[in-house]
Amino acid sequence: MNGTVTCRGLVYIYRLEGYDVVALGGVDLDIAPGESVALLGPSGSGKSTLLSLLAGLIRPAAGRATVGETDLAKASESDLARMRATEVGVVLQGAERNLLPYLTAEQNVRFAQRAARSHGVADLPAPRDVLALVGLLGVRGRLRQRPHELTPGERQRLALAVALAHKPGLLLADEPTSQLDSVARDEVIAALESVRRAGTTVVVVTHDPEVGAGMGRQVTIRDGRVGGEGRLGEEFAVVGRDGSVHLPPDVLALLPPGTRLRVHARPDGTVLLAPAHAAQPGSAVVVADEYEPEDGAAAYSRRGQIVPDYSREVA
Ligand SMILES: Nc1ncnc2c1ncn2[C@@H]1O[C@H](COP(=O)(O)OP(=O)(O)OP(=O)(O)O)[C@@H](O)[C@H]1O
Repeated sequence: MNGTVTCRGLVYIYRLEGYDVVALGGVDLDIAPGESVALLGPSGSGKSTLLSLLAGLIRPAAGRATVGETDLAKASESDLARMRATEVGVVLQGAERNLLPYLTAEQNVRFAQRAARSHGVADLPAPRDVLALVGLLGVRGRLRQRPHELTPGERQRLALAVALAHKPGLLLADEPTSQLDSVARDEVIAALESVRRAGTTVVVVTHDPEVGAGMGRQVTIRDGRVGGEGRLGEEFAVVGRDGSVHLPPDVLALLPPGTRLRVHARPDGTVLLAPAHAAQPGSAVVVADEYEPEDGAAAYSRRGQIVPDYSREVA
């Protein structure tokens, strides 16, 4: 088990006839072993592409990405096959795509262990233990049933069990709760939390804010880059390697694309973004960090808030 993920300036381009689509335009991301991370963001922002890269299913066009010890740009095809068989578990979107329909639940997990065995992994978990981890053991004889006999939520948890059959350090799941009702979704969230507690790093692509909230970190992908990050209920913008920052939508409404900004680093560690056209007392400014003036004047207050600019008065 390792489960570390490192991305530096990661780029991916879909080459189509006549034109290219830059799906990832420089992703910088570090994920530590045992973390659970939700990849959120608008449709088409690059979440699934990032997941496919981490799974070694496609290759970076530029930049670096490592999963555990494997350098995804440099690894051979057989290195990537070994990584998937031993270190990474992948759940594709749509539970059925991960399952063999003619095998029972237990047989599906057992079958999934073959690849790891052929790569020399000896200490594989008992299929029943894997099914217990995702909450499928002891549910009305589910072990002997085939995928179509399970409920949609159970089928999705079986897909998780299949991905976990070789006890990978990293679990990658694409939309594991799509088309589930809220009860089944909560069971999947609970299963993912059990997996994380058992020591596996969990990375989930999701549109569902409830799933996002169930993960320790929420990383928002926008336009093929990391646009922001949530931790412990607080939202942060993330500075890119080129110095760019995705402004949150409420700030962007005040500072539309093309706005000229004066950027001032302040001695107290805060940063002031003042629009060139409106840097007068009483105009809008963005305060990037907490600042309470010593004289107690209500000026730059809580993190990320847009407040009136009293800077001249304070000065
Ligand atoms: N096979 C493909 N061929 C060409 N372009 C693709 C392909 N897959 C994705 N893209 C494009 O790459 C960009 C990123 O797509 P991706 O599927 O990674 O986004 P996403 O955030 O996962 O979207 P969604 O939430 O809708 O699944 C989009 O512009 C998409 O149209």
